[in-house]
Amino acid sequence: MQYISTRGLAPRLGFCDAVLAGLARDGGLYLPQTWPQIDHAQIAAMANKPFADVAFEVISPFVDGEIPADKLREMLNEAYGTFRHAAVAPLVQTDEGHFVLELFHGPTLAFKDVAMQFLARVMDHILGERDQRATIVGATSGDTGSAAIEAFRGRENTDIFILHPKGMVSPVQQRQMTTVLDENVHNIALEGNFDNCQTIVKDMFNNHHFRDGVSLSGVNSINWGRIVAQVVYYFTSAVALGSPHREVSFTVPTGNFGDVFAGFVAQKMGLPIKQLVIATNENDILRRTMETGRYEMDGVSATTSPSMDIQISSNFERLLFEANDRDAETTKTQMDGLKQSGSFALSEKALGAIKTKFGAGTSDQAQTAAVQQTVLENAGYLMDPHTAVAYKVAQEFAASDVPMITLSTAHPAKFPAAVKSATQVDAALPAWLSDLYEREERVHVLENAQDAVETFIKARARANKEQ
Ligand SMILES: Cc1ncc(COP(=O)(O)O)c(C=O)c1O
Ligand SMILES: N[C@@H](CCOP(=O)(O)O)C(=O)O
Repeated sequence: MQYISTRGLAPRLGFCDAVLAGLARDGGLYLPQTWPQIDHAQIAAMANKPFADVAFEVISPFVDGEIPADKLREMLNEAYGTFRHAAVAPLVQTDEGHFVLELFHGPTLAFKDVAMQFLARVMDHILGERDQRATIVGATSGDTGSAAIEAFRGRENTDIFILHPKGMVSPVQQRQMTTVLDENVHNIALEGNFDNCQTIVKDMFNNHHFRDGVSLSGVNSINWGRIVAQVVYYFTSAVALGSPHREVSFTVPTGNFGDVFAGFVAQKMGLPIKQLVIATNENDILRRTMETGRYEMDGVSATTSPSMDIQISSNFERLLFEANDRDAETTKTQMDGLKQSGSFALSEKALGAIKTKFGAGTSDQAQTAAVQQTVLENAGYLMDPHTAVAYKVAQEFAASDVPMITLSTAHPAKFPAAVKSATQVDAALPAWLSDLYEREERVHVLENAQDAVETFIKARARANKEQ
């Protein structure tokens, strides 16, 4: 299996090299050259299998033998052994035809653990085999950072630098990152918003001198290894509701588009998905794009679902490439337009192709709080605000003959203030995090400037060849 860049100017790579690369050298994102297929008999046979076994079946064709099968199985068993629920990602019914897929039973209480616990083991394995070190960078609006730090802490082959927007993550998210004091973990609070963090991360990848000097690698969903691991729960949940014998729909709280893109991949692989619904908060660039055919940046506002306060939605580039019939030149021109002027237009054909598979809707903060309250009253179910954004939009797309699965991306205790204000309930942290507020913090505040971040990293990265 070869991986190609959405911008067409980077070398084709195998799975391990694509995972270590993170972002392609032409600034594009890697995608498999062809979509592996899983037929209906294989999907039916997934019923009642442990999550790690389904993960092995879904991920193996993408790895394509580059990691020995027994090693891959071992990594998956270990990764999902860190989850506190036997099913890893259980489904809960909240209404007739409406189900919530709980993705927050991992060590940091958000869906990012599903991919990050796998990716850290894969990277460690590849680097160990090659006797190499890497410098990992990541941008976070709160959850990617905590999951990545937890998964990579103490690993000998990697140093990890996570940029979060200063003061714009929840206190729980912040402390889950800044109280990890392992030597290979470096927290940067950037004087800017999440998009600024992400732009600096991408620009560091595009500075090839710096990139090669510190052996840069990334763990945001620009990394194909993240997406592939997120495909798995689309299969497990659909199968639990009768797939492949009946279709299901999914509604996904969306920011960087990695999670919902993983659903698109599952569909491409043969999972019968009726519709994928993109749910946004007030930062609704994706819904507007679906309505107008123009991707148009419009400033970020802070909401009660801060992990989705994003305008530059990285993985939309992967969908665009697909909708452009994999025309890399057109995709690159559109992405260059976004960088230069903050917008680009989709062709009518591309927009039409996207609309056949995706729906989109928005929930504002008042609607989100109201849905948290009514679902608690009617179903006795407490949701975090990101899940509630999606739940509200899912209700608009409900169809009587197709089950709707709303992805629950975070535990309510990660966002206690928003949960309390909507429902009057104090969402308590689980026992293993109950002393979070007593732990010592370590964080470095840096200005919103690429050279300041590069200087900081060069001084600390053990893979720095200039030292
Ligand atoms: C809790 C939560 N929900 C939803 C999202 C949005 O997911 P994605 O960026 O994959 O679209 C994020 C951030 O990524 C998140 O942390
Ligand atoms: N909401 C995310 C933003 C980064 O997303 P990623 O999926 O590209 O890593 C976060 O929690 O940090």
